[in-house]
Amino acid sequence: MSSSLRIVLSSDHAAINLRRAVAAHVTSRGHEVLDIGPETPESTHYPDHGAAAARHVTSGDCALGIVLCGTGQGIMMAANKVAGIRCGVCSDAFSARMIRAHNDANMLALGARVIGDGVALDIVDAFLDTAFEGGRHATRVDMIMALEG
Ligand SMILES: O=C(CO)[C@H](O)[C@H](O)COP(=O)(O)O
Repeated sequence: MSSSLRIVLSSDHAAINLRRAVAAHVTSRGHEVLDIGPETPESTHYPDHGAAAARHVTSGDCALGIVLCGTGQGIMMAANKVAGIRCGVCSDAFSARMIRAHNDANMLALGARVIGDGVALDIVDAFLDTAFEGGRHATRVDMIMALEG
């Protein structure tokens, strides 16, 4: 994916600084960022933020989403509860390429207490620069989505 995309970002309190770094990076790459916060560091609840970002993707308002919390795990779980979302947590660029190429992930989750900013931005680049390969992988992605009932 190299054309300009509209990408929704959200986080909980644990990942506000990394979310801002990701927003600046994604914008610098020519994409449009919809950053839905939160803006202040008070303790908050990642399920709300993961679901809100996911709904911007499933509505078609945004092509992709990036969500962040302390580990990335909780906000990934919340995003994946929204029908139509395929969100993976990545702590390395290879996994970020693979969730796009093989799993057609439409959201990426990052853990601000797990990885540093430099690794996170490499992961974001891998996610944004990789296209779904289709073929045998499309069969399997269809099987995942069929599990939603
Ligand atoms: O990583 C997370 C969820 O997976 C959260 O960011 C984490 O649980 C928040 O913890 P605390 O309220 O202690 O800051």
